[in-house]
Amino acid sequence: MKRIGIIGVGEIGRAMVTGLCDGDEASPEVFLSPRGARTAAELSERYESVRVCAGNQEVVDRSEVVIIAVRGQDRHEALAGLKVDADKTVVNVMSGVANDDLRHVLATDATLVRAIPLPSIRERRSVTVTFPSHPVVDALFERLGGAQPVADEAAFNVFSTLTGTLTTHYSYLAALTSWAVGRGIASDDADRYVRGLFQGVGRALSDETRSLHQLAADHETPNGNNERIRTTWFDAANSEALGRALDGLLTDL
Ligand SMILES: NC(=O)C1=CN([C@@H]2O[C@H](COP(=O)(O)OP(=O)(O)OC[C@H]3O[C@@H](n4cnc5c(N)ncnc54)[C@H](OP(=O)(O)O)[C@@H]3O)[C@@H](O)[C@H]2O)C=CC1
Repeated sequence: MKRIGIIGVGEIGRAMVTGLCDGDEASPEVFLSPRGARTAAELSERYESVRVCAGNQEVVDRSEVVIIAVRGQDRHEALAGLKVDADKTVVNVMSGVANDDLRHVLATDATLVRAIPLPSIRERRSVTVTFPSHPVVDALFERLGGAQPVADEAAFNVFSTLTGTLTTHYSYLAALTSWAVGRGIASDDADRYVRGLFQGVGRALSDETRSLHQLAADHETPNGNNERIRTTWFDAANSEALGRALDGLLTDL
């Protein structure tokens, strides 16, 4: 495992460090930027192989693979003026920031790889989309739950758009709970029941022998309650509205 640097130690930086360093296997050496000081200090106390650097240049200098995990709008302040030698590999996890843009900011010939890590990499449970495919970066994400390299940046943006649907899913579950509460059910009971229902869905999803359409069909009785809600609520108009929202996000990425 290479020496790994992380510039931007927030939510996703913390998830990466946890995923890399928790567990019994040997951890890589990890070098953190000083900003996000509390999180960086906490991680360096928890893991022997993690150190906080004096500045972002030191992170680059000590690492073979450098992960850029600041918010997109902070990239100029965090990165402009850094010297990144051509033999480094830079992993760009900033949503909506293309590799051409990052190359311009960093003014480097180093290899740049985009990636979409999700918070569940902390438990090594989510697949990370990467572009372009790179053996070292793909191996890094394999360790964190899996790597899914894609052929071009257009495909990368399609996957990036899909990740934008996560909080809608949680809000949908919250809306179901609120509906039940509005019909006189105690909030705790509604919450517990909805969570249980959809944890079952999560478990069913791990059965990859059945397509998503097949899973839907298998859970539906002809003319039954599920079919009724699917066809009266998730109708053609609703489905088209979802497609338009996804297209709109894809266009703006
Ligand atoms: N959260 C997610 O699920 C995902 C996030 N991403 C991408 O990852 C990136 C980070 O997201 P997230 O972790 O949620 O954001 P956070 O706001 O949690 O973390 C960003 C971190 O960057 C630090 N930072 C700001 N300026 C600098 C600087 N000049 N030098 C070094 N560090 C700096 C901040 O420090 P301070 O607290 O001191 O301001 C903060 O700790 C974003 O670009 C986002 O698009 C990608 C996939 C998923």
